[in-house]
Amino acid sequence: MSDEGSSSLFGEESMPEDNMEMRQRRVRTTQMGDPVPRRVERKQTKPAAEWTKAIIMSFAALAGFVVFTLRKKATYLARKGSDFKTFDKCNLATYPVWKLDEAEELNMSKCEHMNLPDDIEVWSRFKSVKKLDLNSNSLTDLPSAMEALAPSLEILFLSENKFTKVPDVIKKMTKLRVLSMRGNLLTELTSENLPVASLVWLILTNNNIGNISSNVNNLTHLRKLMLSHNSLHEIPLELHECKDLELIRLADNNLETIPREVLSLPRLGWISLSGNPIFKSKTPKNSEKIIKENDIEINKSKILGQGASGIVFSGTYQDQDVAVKVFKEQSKGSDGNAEDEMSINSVVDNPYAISAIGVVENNGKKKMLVMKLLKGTSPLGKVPSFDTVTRDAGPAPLSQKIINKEVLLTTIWNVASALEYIHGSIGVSHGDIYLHNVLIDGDKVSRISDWGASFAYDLDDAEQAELIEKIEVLAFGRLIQDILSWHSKVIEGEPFKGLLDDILQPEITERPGFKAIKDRLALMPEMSEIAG
Ligand SMILES: Nc1ncnc2c1ncn2[C@@H]1O[C@H](COP(=O)(O)OP(=O)(O)OP(=O)(O)O)[C@@H](O)[C@H]1O
Repeated sequence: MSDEGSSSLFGEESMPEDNMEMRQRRVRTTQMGDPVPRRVERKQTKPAAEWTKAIIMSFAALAGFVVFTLRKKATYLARKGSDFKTFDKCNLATYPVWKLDEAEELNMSKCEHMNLPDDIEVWSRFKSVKKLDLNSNSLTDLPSAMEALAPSLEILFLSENKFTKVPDVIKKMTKLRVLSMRGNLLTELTSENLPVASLVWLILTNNNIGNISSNVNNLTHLRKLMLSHNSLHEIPLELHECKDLELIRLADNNLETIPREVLSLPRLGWISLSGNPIFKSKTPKNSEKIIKENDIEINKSKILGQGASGIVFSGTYQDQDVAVKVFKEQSKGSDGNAEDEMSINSVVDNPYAISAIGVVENNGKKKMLVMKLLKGTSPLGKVPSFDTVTRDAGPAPLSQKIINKEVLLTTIWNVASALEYIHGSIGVSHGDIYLHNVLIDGDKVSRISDWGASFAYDLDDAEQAELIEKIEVLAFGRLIQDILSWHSKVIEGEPFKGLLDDILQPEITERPGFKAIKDRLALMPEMSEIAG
């Protein structure tokens, strides 16, 4: 140890005294002859009290270190033992530090006192967060320090807040694939603050959006765009430059027209347009049979299924078993309106489509849909996930035991038949053709269900009608692709190859319509018994 080191151990105040002593000794050496070695002299002159002080301070420092370490360990064990029960999900400072760099999902929704720090150091502790849920928090902006999440963040939920624009920091999130800002106060869709190179799924349902900027064409990777329940008067032509678009929801806006170029998008397979002036005159009115609430008995303990728009219960009406879909209060579903779903379902009359018996009104508001009950029913697919985006996530587990080649061929035939009927006879698009919306009953009959995205269109406008039908033709092609890939051990794909190539081609008018599709299916040897 150096001299400076040993001096500092004794405190600042000992320095001048020591120096003076040393100066005096130097004088003595030159004036009185033999010098006395400096170190030896210092040792001899150090008072015992100073040594005692040094030892006590060393012990005190050591004891402090031990106490500090033990307290840290105790806090760690206490938090670990409490299994995260004590941390406040709305306050990042309380998150268990030993877990931060492993956390892939953060749920900070519905916080009473939300505090998002503008501190890059805090946010950079979350190295692996892929999904962040900030729904229902009255937020108006996001701190720029959240940029620290950019290396990992893929899914961001900002729904049911008070944003009037997309926060600036979002454009820095270069891995963001899914952004949900449903139920905010946005007035424009602009790509300005969006990560255009990564975004595939954009949810802007139920805002005040009256304008889509022409810069929307920067969203070249976008596959799914949800814009229902806004105030749009027109769709800019530039949207047709978003060539990856596969699904667009535009229900409940103020659209008088829709550009032909947008309807011709090469990958577009799902669209909803109900509740717009464009097809208002075509939407069936008072088509529903009104059922009195007292005449229907709902078995609330028997849930047949549930989805985004409501819960389907088992019930009884005029001595017959029925299924009753009870819509969520103020349901502003991403697909469309409950009213349109009920009126369209009421005019559908086909053996391979679920048809309505009537609707139940309460205070002049239609709130329940009564359907024929399909006994022992199960959907054939699982709804899309954040990974599959526009495609069903896979076969539904329940359906596996009833799957065989005949069931799959019959399903393809039944869906084609129902689609030929709705497009050819009543001018209706289903808008949501997926295997998760095909129900198979105990007698192995498949039918299309869930008319939540459906809309009636104008069959007299032949050019437009063709495009609308052929958008759904593409969805039907995707459905066949899913059947063939999920069940490749049960059914061969080869016989469908030529038909599928025609259905999936990007030039929309070149695709066959449903009548031609059915004719070609009927000619396939596999289908001979089913089509006969
Ligand atoms: N007529 C019926 N008979 C028996 N079960 C039914 C009937 N209609 C619907 N179900 C069951 O209820 C589930 C949900 O129905 P539906 O798809 O109409 O609801 P949703 O809220 O529109 O769903 P999504 O989230 O897909 O839009 C179905 O998958 C099915 O299991």
